[in-house]
Amino acid sequence: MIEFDSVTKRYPDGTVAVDAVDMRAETGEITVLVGPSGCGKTTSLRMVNRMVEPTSGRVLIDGRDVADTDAAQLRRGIGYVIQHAGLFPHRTVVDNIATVPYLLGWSRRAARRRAMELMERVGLDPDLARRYPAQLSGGQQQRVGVARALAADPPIMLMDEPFSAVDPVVRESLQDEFLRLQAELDKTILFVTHDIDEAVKLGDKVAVFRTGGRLAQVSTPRELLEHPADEFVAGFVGKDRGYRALSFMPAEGLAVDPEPTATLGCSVAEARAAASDGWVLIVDDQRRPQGWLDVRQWSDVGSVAPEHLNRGGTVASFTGSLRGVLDAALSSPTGRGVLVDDSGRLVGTVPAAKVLALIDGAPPGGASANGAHAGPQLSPITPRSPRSGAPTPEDPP
Ligand SMILES: Nc1ncnc2c1ncn2[C@@H]1O[C@H](COP(=O)(O)OP(=O)(O)OP(=O)(O)O)[C@@H](O)[C@H]1O
Repeated sequence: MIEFDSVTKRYPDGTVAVDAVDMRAETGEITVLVGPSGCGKTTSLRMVNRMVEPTSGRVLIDGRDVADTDAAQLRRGIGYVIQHAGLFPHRTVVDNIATVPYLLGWSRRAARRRAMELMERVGLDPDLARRYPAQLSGGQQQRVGVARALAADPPIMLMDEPFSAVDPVVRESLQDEFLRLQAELDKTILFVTHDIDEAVKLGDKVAVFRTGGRLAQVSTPRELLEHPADEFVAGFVGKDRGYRALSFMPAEGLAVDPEPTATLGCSVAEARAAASDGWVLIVDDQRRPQGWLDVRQWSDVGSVAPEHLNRGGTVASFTGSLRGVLDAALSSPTGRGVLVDDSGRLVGTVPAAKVLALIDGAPPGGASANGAHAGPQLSPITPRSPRSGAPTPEDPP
């Protein structure tokens, strides 16, 4: 565990970068420091590995003041990843990754073997090992940065805007891989970002800093979105936080409506008989949704073929979040979001209105204060735990 005990940093010019911060980062968790530019996130991070010394207060790792540990020794137990990866330009990828093992006196062979293992772990093609950083894409460079920080298997990782310099698509895949990696490695991670979406996606806990280096709130992402401590936090997490909070509510708690279906290849007459409001959901012989059929538009074709289907709209996973369900419902031509189980088979549908009612109304687990929306029973989603197959209306438990 990393603990900040009333930590203040005043730079020589008088700037108070961090002001009396008390905070804990639990072992094996990702704690994200987020806040507007200049609020003291980087300074806080650097006080953990003694690149910056506090003016007052203490930073403790597992109960021990970092000031009592030799700085070089301390840093060997702490991986450090920064924006633009901070790679050595004149060293190859494999030698960059092996930096700390070399410093620790590992043999060249053992260090390189470790580096090659890590390349695989972070999703880098081994053929890139002999390249120089300038010969890699931004996303590849960031992966090398992460691999380098992991090389000596440090229990702690400090990550300062590690994914900020890449485009949003690459960024998203780096975040996903990072979460997968952390599920295996269980490091204690302090992660700095200015992006609240990244913070709520990655953090087990999120620490929101305000200008002047003061801590505004530390809590789980869900708590932060649903119960911001004050106006500053509310403003920072954004007005659409109700919508964002859906990402942390499981779809599994939602009452799903059975949806009439017809099977691909059946006659249009059969499909029409099944349709409720001019539309019928077409499934394959495994009951996997294929698209919606507008029976009025295709009344004179013989049998239902893929080219007759409206394939617009996403399909939501029943083991995913309510945000996925809302996306599916809002993008469906019928306004009903299609839910599938882990094998892609139909569970049922949910109208957008049912999900939208949860945003302003019902808090998780019950009705709203004014009783206007009787929400379904919801419990916190556990985003990174393995999920079992879900029961379906057609296939009750
Ligand atoms: N070496 C320094 N000397 C004087 N002031 C500094 C120094 N380093 C940082 N600061 C100031 O301390 C404050 C906090 O800076 P810090 O880099 O910790 O913030 P940050 O939240 O990480 O910002 P950003 O997101 O812009 O990187 C800022 O006002 C900054 O200008």
